[in-house]
Amino acid sequence: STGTAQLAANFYATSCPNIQALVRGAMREAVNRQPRLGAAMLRMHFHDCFVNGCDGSVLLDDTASFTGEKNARPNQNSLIGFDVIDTIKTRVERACNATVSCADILALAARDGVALLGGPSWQVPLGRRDARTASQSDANNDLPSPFSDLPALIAAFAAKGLTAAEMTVLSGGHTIGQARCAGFRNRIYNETNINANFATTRRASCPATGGDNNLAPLDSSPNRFDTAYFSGLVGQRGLLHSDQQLFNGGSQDALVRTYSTNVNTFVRDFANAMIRMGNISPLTGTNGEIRRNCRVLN
Ligand code: HEM
Ligand SMILES: [Ca+2]
Repeated sequence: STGTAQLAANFYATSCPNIQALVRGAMREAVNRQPRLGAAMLRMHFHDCFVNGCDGSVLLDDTASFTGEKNARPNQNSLIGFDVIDTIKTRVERACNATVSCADILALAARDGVALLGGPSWQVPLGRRDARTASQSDANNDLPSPFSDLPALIAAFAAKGLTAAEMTVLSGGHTIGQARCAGFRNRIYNETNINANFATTRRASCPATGGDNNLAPLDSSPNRFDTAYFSGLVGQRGLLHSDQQLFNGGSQDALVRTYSTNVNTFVRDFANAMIRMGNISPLTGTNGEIRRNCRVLN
């Protein structure tokens, strides 16, 4: 069961006063080495929160006797950067052992990844604890599919207590990072609500057969947290089917247009929605545990 305690930005103020600087320093190194790692931490936090709450479940490795979420359909051969969390956790354990949860580290790393790529920053409410369980089937069921239409996307977020508008602004996370050919092949070969030049360009690195793991940027500036994702949607240059669903004559069109030309509105709404997403069913109080190694249960 989940506790009733609230998350609080100052949760580690006395128990681990350097936590913010430790995460930020390690994230700066990671993003300098490979900018995509900022995007990777954002996505990993989303995939953590949507599967039974923000509880570090996505970080657990599969073993002979334990099936976690890493090999669920949306995650396998797709999530990257688990080593970044390992590096941060090692440093944090050295500074304040058995104190800071993996779920909180991931929430901070996601925030810092966004900020380091030019996006907003925000105060991350803290005090999540780590799950003693994980569920591959819940990951398969609860994470939205890139082949979904707008009603299914809205429903997937509603199931987590998030509005359609929050779904749309959080999809703006696709202003950073990359996607694999297999996730957008059908769109670039068979869909009609797509800019013709964009489709041609994307087909060059995503053949009709083969090349499933070839990568393409989710917007025109994948290392920059900007409004290009939304202006791309307005120009029918959404990469995923699910992306273009946000601007296809439906209920989210007006909001997409607003974000496409108003970076301040986008980053403000994005930060607020990240706090809401980060608050999905946290374990608090004495529930769960503070995992010593984010990959394994204590
Ligand atoms: C609305 C429903 C969503 C769907 C269907 C979706 C789907 C996807 C897919 C298919 C990919 C590419 C994965 C691959 O090819 O390996 C991806 C990447 C990504 N997603 Fe989403 N996503 C959604 C929402 C979100 C949200 C809410 C966030 C964060 C707030 C997010 C952040 C990211 C990021 C940053 C990447 C790039 C990761 C990287 O480069 O490693 N996505 N998403
Ligand atoms: Ca961008």
